[in-house]
This record gives sequence, structure tokens and C-alpha cells, in this order.
Amino acid sequence: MAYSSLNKRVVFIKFRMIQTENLTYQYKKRGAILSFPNIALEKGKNLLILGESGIGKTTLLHLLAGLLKPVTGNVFIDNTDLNALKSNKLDKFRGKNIGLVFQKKHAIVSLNVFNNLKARLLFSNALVHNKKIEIVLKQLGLSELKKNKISELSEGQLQRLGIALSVIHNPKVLLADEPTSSLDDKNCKIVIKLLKNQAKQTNANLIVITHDHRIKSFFQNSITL
Ligand SMILES: Nc1ncnc2c1ncn2[C@@H]1O[C@H](COP(=O)(O)OP(=O)(O)OP(=O)(O)O)[C@@H](O)[C@H]1O
Repeated sequence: MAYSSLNKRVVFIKFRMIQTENLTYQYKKRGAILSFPNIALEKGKNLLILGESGIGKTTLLHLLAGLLKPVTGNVFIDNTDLNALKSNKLDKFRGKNIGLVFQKKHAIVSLNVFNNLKARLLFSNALVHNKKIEIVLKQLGLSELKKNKISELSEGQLQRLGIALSVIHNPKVLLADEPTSSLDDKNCKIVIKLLKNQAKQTNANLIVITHDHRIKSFFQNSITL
């Protein structure tokens, strides 16, 4: 076959890191059925998901993380169908590939800042590199506080530690639930920039779910539930 005709037949299929199809969820039998638009996100792309209170934002985030099983539909992360994984494999997959940023902080109070990050790496079966921890602490402005107890951190410092804990194992996907809703304008901007920078540095996909319209301008892609 001549090169020119071979060339014409080359098809570029864009690889989707995150893909959902026909997702629905129902908390109670006879309860309302929550249904969600399809998501298709190429590697490294970010997405903002907006929606009013009670519309199902946290539910969608939990479906994307495999914390809830959909009534119908599928979630594919890096070509893996989360529905097809048994619970221990799903836990391992989530631990390795997904970073969750919750509004409530998930640090272990009996450990200092540095050891919290070490524990997070151990939990996700990642290699513990002290240097890597130092780098993330520096990126998030927490180096000076590495030996501090969790109780000694301010709200803003705790939030940055929450981000550090979500990104330390280089997840492929970073899911953030209302990361800015309780913040003033200045800190809202800082947190979104930190999340975007962290995602960019590790070539991860960032999905932020929120009702906070202030952050719309930081995202090229957004959907409203
Ligand atoms: N555990 C539960 N049992 C029953 N219903 C639930 C449960 N969790 C959420 N719901 C209902 O499901 C719907 C979607 O809830 P969800 O928390 O996903 O919304 P949300 O958009 O994140 O809301 P908010 O912005 O107020 O946090 C709501 O009507 C809520 O009352």
C-alpha cells in the first residue's frame, strides 16, 4: 500500500481518561432518581461541574470515585470500568489513581504534617520518598510546618494539607468537592490555582464540583447539572 493512502487511513482516536455513560443513582426505593449528563475528558483536561444545592453534585463525585455504585450506567477511569471491580480491587484502584479533596479535612490527628503524607503514600502502596514529600510541602507552602501537629494548623493550612494529601501519590484523577465554598475571594483564588497547578504538574485530570460560580473563569470546560 502506498504511503499516501496508508496515511489517509490513520485515525486519531482521542483517549478519554474519564468517561461516564447514562449514570443514574437512587438513594431509596421509590426515592427520586438522580440522572447525570455524560462526561468525556481527555488526559490532562480539567472540568468544572456546577449545580445548585441538592441537585446531586456530591452524589456524582462519589459515583466518579467509585464510592457509590450507579443504578444504571458506567464510569470508566483510564479505561477501567469501576462497576466491574470487586470491592477490594476498587479500593486499591481508588487508592492508586484517584485523589479526593473534601471540604472536611482527612488528616490523622495523632501524626504530624510530614507523617500524614508518609501514611498517605503507604496507604496507596506508593513508594515513600521523603524528597517527594518535601517537594509537595514546599509547593503548598507547608515546609515550615512539617513537624507541626494537625491541631496546630489554621483552617487555610489544613486546607492546603488536604490538597497535599490528595496529590502526594500522583493520582491520575483529582476530584474536589466544594473546595472553595467556605473561603473568601482571596483564598478561593489561591486554592483553585493550587489545585490546577498540582493537576498540571502531574498531568492529572482535575474535576471540581461546586455551587461557587466565582471559579467559573478558571475553567475552560464546565457543565451545569
Ligand atoms: N444518604 C442519603 N440518603 C437519602 N437521600 C440522600 C442521601 N444523600 C443525599 N441524598 C439526597 O440526594 C439528593 C442529592 O444530594 P447531593 O448531596 O448529591 O447534592 P448536592 O448537590 O451535593 O448538594 P449540596 O450542594 O447541598 O451539598 C438530595 O436531594 C439529597 O437530599
